[in-house]
Amino acid sequence: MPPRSANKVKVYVRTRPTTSFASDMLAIGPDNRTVGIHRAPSQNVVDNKINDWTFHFDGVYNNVNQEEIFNATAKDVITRTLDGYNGTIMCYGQTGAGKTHTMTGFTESYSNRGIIPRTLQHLYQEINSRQEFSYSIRIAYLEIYNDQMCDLLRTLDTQSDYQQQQQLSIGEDSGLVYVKGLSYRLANSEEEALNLLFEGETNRAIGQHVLNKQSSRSHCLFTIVIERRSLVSSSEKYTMSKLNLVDLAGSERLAKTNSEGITKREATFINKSLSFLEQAVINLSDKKSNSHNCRSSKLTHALKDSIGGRCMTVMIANIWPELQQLEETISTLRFASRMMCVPAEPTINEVIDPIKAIETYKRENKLLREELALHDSLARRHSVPHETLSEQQIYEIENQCRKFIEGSLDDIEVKNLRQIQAVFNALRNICRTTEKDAEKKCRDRYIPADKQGYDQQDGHKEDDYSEIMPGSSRGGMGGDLDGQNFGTGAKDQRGSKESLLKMARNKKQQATTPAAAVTTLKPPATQQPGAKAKSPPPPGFKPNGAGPQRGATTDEEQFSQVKEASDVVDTKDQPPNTPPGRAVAFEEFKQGRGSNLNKIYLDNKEITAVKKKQFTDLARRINQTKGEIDETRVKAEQKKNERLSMGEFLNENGETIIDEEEYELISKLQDLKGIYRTDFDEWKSLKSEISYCQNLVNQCQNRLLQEFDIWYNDCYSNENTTGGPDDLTSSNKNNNDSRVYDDAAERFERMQKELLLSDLDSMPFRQAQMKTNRRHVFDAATAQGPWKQAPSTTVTTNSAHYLGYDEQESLPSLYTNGNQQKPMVR
Ligand SMILES: Nc1ncnc2c1ncn2[C@@H]1O[C@H](COP(=O)(O)OP(=O)(O)OP(=O)(O)O)[C@@H](O)[C@H]1O
Repeated sequence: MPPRSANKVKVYVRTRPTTSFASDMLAIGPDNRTVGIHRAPSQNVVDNKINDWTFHFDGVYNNVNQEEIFNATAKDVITRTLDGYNGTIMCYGQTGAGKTHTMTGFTESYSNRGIIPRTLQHLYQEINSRQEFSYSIRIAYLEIYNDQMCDLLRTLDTQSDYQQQQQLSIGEDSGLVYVKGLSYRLANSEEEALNLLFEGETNRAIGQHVLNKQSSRSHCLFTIVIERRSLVSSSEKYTMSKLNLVDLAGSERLAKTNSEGITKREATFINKSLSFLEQAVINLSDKKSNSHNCRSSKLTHALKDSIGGRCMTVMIANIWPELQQLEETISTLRFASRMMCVPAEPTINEVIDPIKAIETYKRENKLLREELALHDSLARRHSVPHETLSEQQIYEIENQCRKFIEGSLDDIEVKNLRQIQAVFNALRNICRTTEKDAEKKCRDRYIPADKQGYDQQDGHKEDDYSEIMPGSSRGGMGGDLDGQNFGTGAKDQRGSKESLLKMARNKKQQATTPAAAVTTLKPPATQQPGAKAKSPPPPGFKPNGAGPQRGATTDEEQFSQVKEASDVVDTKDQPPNTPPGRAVAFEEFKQGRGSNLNKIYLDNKEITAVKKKQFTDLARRINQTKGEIDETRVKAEQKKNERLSMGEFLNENGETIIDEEEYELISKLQDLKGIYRTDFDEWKSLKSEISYCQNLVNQCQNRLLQEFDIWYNDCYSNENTTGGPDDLTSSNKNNNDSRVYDDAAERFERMQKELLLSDLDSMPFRQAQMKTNRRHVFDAATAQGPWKQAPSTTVTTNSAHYLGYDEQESLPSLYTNGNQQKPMVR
């Protein structure tokens, strides 16, 4: 027999005692590990089938009693499950081969009891002998019939009870398989455990009766869950193992049994689940195979973690060694030898008890703190805090770092590791912000400006809003932010922004020597004729022939870049560092940083305009209706007077009789009044909507201007020496303003995080909430204006909050230009 690897599933064969042992066809080797089969070839036809087999197993047991088979196959597995290993013992074979006999035995006869009762006995005996551990045993008994699961430890009185059982489902948690809804009953003694076994057997019998099911038509899994905790160590670790004792349904062939109806259906399910099991076993034994899909049937899914792998697995192949059963025997032995190839490397299942773990960590933490305090006092460092830094402390550290960088502070005081970390974080943040700001300033400074912008700049160096918003003053309305009046060509300027930035950087570097500066601004001497036509130099461009030549290698592209850069800096002979005029800068702002705000502003403005148009049309219609009412009323009055002049006509009821024409006039008058009232109501609601919309437009406008101020001063605050628009003081103020905005947002995030850390359970919810909020805000700002719907909708309110608008503010009057038609109202 070939050497047998220890790390494989153990497979044993047990024969059912029989008086007609087919000894001429089936032979058991003298080592009790081999089964040889010889099948007589067919007499009448050419038979190419294999007729001789030799199967090797871990043991072959012929005519052995229950105790021997238990000791040989199961005892060791059971002992080891008490150490924390998972174990499975399963019986496989054709109907009548002795699976149930092996697994359960006779419940009436003690000496003929099977593996399960013996297991329970051995288990509790072992537990009683292990004084250093406490064990808790839970038992479940599951039956799988026609691929439906049934809990055999539930009280089953009726068929409907039985059918309700089918609600069980299989779940997996960290690779461990469990049956949801299955009852795992506590058993504190062998007796209690046996009671559960018998209860399950009884329920199985009832189930069979209720569904008219025959014995052996179902798979049964008797599961013992063992929890072991040490009584001598206070470790937070404990073991949790699972022992599965499986009695599989008979593996007979459909054709042979001539099954019909329910029996056929049962046999189909059995064969299906067993062939899935076989497939699973093949996959498990094939090292190259990655497909271990065990969900094809309830049986394979329930046994997913119980065959090989980390689980000690024993299979007992029950055979019926009679001539008539030869085919089934061959089939059983084939399956059994496949099972021999399934690798099994059992490992202990250790679990960490979270409550105990927390207690341990708390104790450890306390000890460490005490030790730290001792070190502090030895090093004469008293009252050193070791707690997490508060928001205020972090803020102060940031301030200190800023002052340190500016030079107004010589030392940053740090007492512990957390503070050192905070200092580094603060320095990193400052560094990043400064880098961003510098890059931005540089980029903005060298944006090419059109001539008009610079012309305007010459005359307007003050904080002049009429320059960027003609016809408008701060907080006023009617100005045009759409870029119609100035900033033409801003888009083109942005197109070449990157190359300009590069050029500007180069220029700044080269500007350290005057000659280098001149070289950069000079067009190439070998300029191609076509180049000029392609990119004509701007009106303000002045070639400087006095400087050194750039050389013949300068190509057309370089010239174009130099030209554009010179456009920026040389227009109107301004020095290179002159900031652009506010009008040009405002255009840039609207395209860049303020684009979202500008978009919202434009959207709101557009909606307001639409509503105003509706309002005007409605007012016109109302006035028309009013005119018609007056006209009809006059006619009706005339008619009435005519009628009265002829004397009153009354009917038998004393009612006045009027002619048809007068009647129509009165009806028309009533209709017109109805239309008038409806339109007037609509007009009133439209009026308040417009008022609300206009308020938002104004606020957007103000906000845009404010943001632009901050941005402009931020970018050009250091340019006061070269004619910057504002002095340093106001710039700093605005810088601080923007920092206040940033800090508020950061503070809010920090507060949220602190809140989350104080309640870990709520973390996913709150984080999702924050993310959702952020997404809404982002969507509102980028995808569309804040309220493209009616202002009374939720969207409006949220978006208004996002922009920081105060909805309680008094609304400005809509009719300032006098163009609105006011309806005549009586
Ligand atoms: N080793 C054995 N010693 C004595 N009797 C046995 C032995 N094996 C099987 N039998 C008897 O054979 C009969 C069939 O056995 P059992 O019911 O255990 O077969 P099974 O494989 O479980 O069949 P099924 O798949 O139908 O449940 C029973 O009466 C049982 O007592």
